[in-house]
This record gives sequence, structure tokens and C-alpha cells, in this order.
Amino acid sequence: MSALSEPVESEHGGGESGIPVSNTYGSKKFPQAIIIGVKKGGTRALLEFLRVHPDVRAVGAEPHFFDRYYHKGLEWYRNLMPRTLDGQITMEKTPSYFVTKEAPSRLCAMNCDTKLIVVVRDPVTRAVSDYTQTRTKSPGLQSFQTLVFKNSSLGVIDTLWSAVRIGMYAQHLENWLQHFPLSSFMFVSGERLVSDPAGEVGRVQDFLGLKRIVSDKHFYFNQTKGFPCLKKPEGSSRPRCLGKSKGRTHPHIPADVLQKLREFYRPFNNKFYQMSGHDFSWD
Ligand SMILES: Nc1ncnc2c1ncn2[C@@H]1O[C@H](COP(=O)(O)OS(=O)(=O)O)[C@@H](OP(=O)(O)O)[C@H]1O
Repeated sequence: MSALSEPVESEHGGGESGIPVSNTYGSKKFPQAIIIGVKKGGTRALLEFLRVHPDVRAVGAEPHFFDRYYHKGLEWYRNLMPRTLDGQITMEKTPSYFVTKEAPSRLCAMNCDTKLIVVVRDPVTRAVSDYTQTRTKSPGLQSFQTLVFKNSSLGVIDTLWSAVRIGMYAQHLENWLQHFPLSSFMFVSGERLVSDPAGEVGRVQDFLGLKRIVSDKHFYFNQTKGFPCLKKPEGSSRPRCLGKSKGRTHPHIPADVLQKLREFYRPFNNKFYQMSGHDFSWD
């Protein structure tokens, strides 16, 4: 057999190895777009919806490169990425990047043209969602109202509690804007991602320069789950909802506690609307 007629083999072995050919072509590239936040905003839902697009390839797990594993180096990071063909976009999501002081400069050092997606959600519900997750892992955790106040009789909110701090979006965005222009960002509404997933994913596809392929016809509202899910993909027997850790039942929090927290966030929210150019109407 001449060299020209030999089947092309990748480093993993192609041809008759049984590995689908599409997995063995292409190259690992740094992500051109990253979902950088926010924790409990709906970041997994957005990534899974985008992955339906044939031109989007993403890492399944959160790499945590720009916060935890930066010491491992850029080649370690690139190696985590799936192979892509020309025209395909590499993506990852790690929601803690948004609140990591060093993340913007580190990310810009990799590529300052990276597109940054932030899924934001009402910071009050986001805090309760965050608390709910922590309580699932540590069932003996103190109540939300105990943790949220520094001094409950004076109603002073504890801004050092991460469940509170993460929701001060304006402060975190300010840090990012030291390194990236506003045009690098796309803000996705976590609320609309639930009420109109196709609409939000449509805007993200535009931002990424992708053809609008993921649309209404890919979603249905699952009454049992209480959330939109992906319809049965071709060749698969089951529709796809996110797992049990997404869409947890939140504990009841007294109305006056939520009201205090809402008042606390108001100035931060208003500043964030101004900075981002979007009014998310969380009040
Ligand atoms: N389609 C769909 N299915 C299930 N859940 C959905 C969906 N869209 C958005 N959400 C909301 O996503 C919340 C979890 O957000 P994240 O994926 O960003 O969480 S994490 O930071 O990765 O832990 C999760 O928060 P909780 O409801 O508090 O569990 C959901 O409200």
C-alpha cells in the first residue's frame, strides 16, 4: 500500500480500532469561550444546551484551571480540551472564575480575546441555592438566617459568607473590567434560561458567531422536574434532564430575612445593571 492510500491513523489509532473517526481528528485548542460564572446561576444547563450545537465542543467536568490548578501550566489545561475541527468552538465552564481575583489577568495572559459568558440569577435566590447545596453536603449546617447575619439583631449582613459575597456581582465585574472590555462579555439571565431556554441560547449562539441551530424544537418543559429538558436526541431512547443536584427544593427562609437580603443587594444590583447595560429586574 502506498503512503497516500494508507488509512489516516491518529495517535489513539483510527481505522479499525472501533474509536469513532470524529474523535481522532482535529486538535486540542484553548477555549475561545468560557462560562465564567456564576455559581448556581444555571451554568450547567447553559453548557449542556450549547453542546447540542454541532460546532460546540466542551469539557464535561469543571477544569478549575484559572483558580485552583493554574500552577499546572497552560499545556495541562489545553490537554483537558476535546479535539476540535476548524470552525468548531472549544468551551469550558467553571463558575468560580467570576469571583477569583487572579482569574481575569490569568485568562487574559492566555488569550485576551476569549469570549466570557456570565449566567446571572437573582442574588437572593442564588444565595439560598448555594446554601441548599452546602447543606446537602453537610446536613448539620446552621440555618440560613444564622449564617446570613453578622449581627442578627442589627440585621447586618455577613459579606464574608461566600453565599452572600458571590452575589455582589458589580464588585466582581469591576475586577474583570480591569482586564477585558465590556464587549467581551455576554450576560445570560438565569431566570430566562428556565422560562425561555431557546431565547437565551439563541442570543448566546449569536454572541459566539454560531448559526442558530439550537432552538425551541430542542426543548420541552418537564412537569416532574419543573425545568426545561432536552428532547430525545436522535439515536437515544431517553430525553435529557439535568441530574438531581440541579433544581433542588430550597428550604423555607423567613420573609423578613429574605427582605433584608434583598435590601442589601439593591445597590449592588443597580450598579451591576448600569455596568452590564442590562436591567435584570430582580427587585
Ligand atoms: N433546565 C434546567 N434544569 C435544572 N436546573 C436548571 C435548569 N436551568 C437552570 N437551572 C438552575 O441551575 C441551577 C444550578 O446552577 P449551576 O449549574 O450553575 O450550579 S453549579 O454552580 O454548577 O453548582 C439550579 O439551581 P437550584 O434550583 O437551586 O438547584 C437550577 O435552578
